[in-house]
Amino acid sequence: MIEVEHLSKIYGSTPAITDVTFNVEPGEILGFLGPNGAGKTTTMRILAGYLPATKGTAKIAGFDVHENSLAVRQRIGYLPETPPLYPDMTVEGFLHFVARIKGVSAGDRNHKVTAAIARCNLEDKRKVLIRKLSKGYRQRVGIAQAIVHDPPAIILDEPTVGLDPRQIIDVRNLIKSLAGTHTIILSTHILPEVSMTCSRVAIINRGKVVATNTPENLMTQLTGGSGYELEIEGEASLAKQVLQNISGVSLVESIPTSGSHHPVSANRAYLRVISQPGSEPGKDIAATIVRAGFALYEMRRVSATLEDVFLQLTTEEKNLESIQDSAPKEGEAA
Ligand SMILES: Nc1ncnc2c1ncn2[C@@H]1O[C@H](COP(=O)(O)OP(=O)(O)OP(=O)(O)O)[C@@H](O)[C@H]1O
Repeated sequence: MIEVEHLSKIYGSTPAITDVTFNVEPGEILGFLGPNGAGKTTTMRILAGYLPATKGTAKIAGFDVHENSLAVRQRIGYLPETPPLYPDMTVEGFLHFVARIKGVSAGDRNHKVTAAIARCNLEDKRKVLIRKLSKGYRQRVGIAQAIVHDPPAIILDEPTVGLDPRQIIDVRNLIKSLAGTHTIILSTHILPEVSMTCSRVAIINRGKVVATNTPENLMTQLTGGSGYELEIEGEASLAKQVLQNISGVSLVESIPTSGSHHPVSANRAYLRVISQPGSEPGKDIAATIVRAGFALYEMRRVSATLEDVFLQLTTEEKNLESIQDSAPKEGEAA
């Protein structure tokens, strides 16, 4: 449904994205995950036909975004980071207006606007001026304007930024309810958003896609699915240096103690160690930490999280070819 091949964009002399390639299958929600400045908005704007690429192609439902921009705009709904709302219109008036400029026929408009309002739970706000709405409701109106012409593909750029926790849950549920009947790309820098909402994830870092897979496969293939949590006595930064040098260890991070189940004890450090795929460095971790003079109070195996994967991919230079496009097929073991 969405095919992106070797897409690059250079602003002046600054490359924003380089050789970005990925596909989104019909009915799927793809999370486009990356830190600030990674190139998410640039990619989304190219896909929505708002920005020309420097190189490469992108197609929506078989139409090239550059060569057939009109056909593409009819087939996508786009929610930019800041939704383009008219504050002095009512919710209903605005959606009628958008439906008209998206080419929905006069006879179909009432029905499509009513359907978008129902889908986004906006019935109570139908006649309310947009400027009187809360941020969460405005975001729903932003999503309603993206889906009012019932496009097969939807592009959402950071749809939950600035919302409170209740509104975030509502908007995520709304997005999930659109999957199946729509193909969705959701750009975000928020990890839990991806694991809660998306069936597949493309991770972008410094303008390049560094991994594409299901969240589960990314965790398994990059980390072997395992890690260790350690409670030690001593300086965390020194322990991290020692652990990082052990063969088979790919990531060492401190576990924040405030708000977690770890009690804060004087001179205690809590660390998380993630192993490379297929390696079992547990014995070496215990021996090395004790040999280096730290007291080891606890060591236990834990599963790797998507956050571990993200940190590995966005903080280290690695050869990641082995995990690209290597999702096990349906029915295969991960
Ligand atoms: N109009 C522009 N002119 C020059 N450079 C730009 C322009 N827009 C973006 N950039 C640069 O391109 C790179 C990618 O930016 P982009 O906004 O696509 O990233 P992003 O992943 O969406 O980040 P954020 O989450 O912070 O919005 C950044 O280095 C940014 O500074």
